[in-house]
Amino acid sequence: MANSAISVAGLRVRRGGRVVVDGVGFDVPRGVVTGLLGPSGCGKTTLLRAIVGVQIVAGGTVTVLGHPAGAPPLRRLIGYATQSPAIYADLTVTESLRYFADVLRAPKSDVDRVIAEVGLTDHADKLTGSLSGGQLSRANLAVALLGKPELLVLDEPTVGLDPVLRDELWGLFRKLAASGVTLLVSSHVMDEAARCDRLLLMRDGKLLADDTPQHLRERTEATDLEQAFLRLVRETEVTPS
Ligand SMILES: Nc1ncnc2c1ncn2[C@@H]1O[C@H](COP(=O)(O)OP(=O)(O)OP(=O)(O)O)[C@@H](O)[C@H]1O
Repeated sequence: MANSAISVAGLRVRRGGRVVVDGVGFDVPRGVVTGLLGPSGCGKTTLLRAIVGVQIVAGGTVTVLGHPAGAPPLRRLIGYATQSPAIYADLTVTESLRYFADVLRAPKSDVDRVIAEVGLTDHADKLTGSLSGGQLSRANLAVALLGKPELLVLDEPTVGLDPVLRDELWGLFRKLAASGVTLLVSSHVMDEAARCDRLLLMRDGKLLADDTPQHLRERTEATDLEQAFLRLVRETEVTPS
């Protein structure tokens, strides 16, 4: 699709001597929230790594905002939050973000903006090492928001957060999408799937579905997305490709 934020075709990745992403292809439209859902170990992080250009791939193509994944112009267009926060425990939230803003050449004024966006203004002067798990994941997300990237790739950003914070973060994702940002968000919690505009469902390195939540429910005649996922799994088991 010419206007896609991300185009993946025939992607294969080997890790630890085995194929962990196996012939995956899809397009991610711009300005919407796409959820990447699937059980632990199915290949979500590996696929996200291929999209941000830090994963050696065995085959296929990954095009991001019109460039091959990993191309230098993409560095300032993509915000990537990894699953394990990569911020320094002995700096405060503000100091950490100032540091990353410098590295990313984002404007200094971004620091206060992103801290407010993730709801950490009251904790801005705390050492990141003394933050709770949920506060730390929000600080990690704040790094990805520096420089106003066009594409946000977020690896399980809500893991370990209580329902209220999860809800607030999804509110932020929706706000960002409404302002034109494209979000690709991974999760292994099916109840988050319903919050996405589109879903990519993965299992064992393969893509089971690329659809809207509503259409997925309709075509599997399922009452919820967890059931839809299970029905898709059974379909693939009955008709092996
Ligand atoms: N550094 C590595 N070396 C070898 N194999 C790896 C490595 N990292 C991941 N794998 C394997 O690749 C497969 C896909 O892992 P990946 O982390 O992409 O899954 P995931 O869906 O993101 O899982 P989770 O939801 O638990 O984060 C798994 O079988 C995993 O064991």
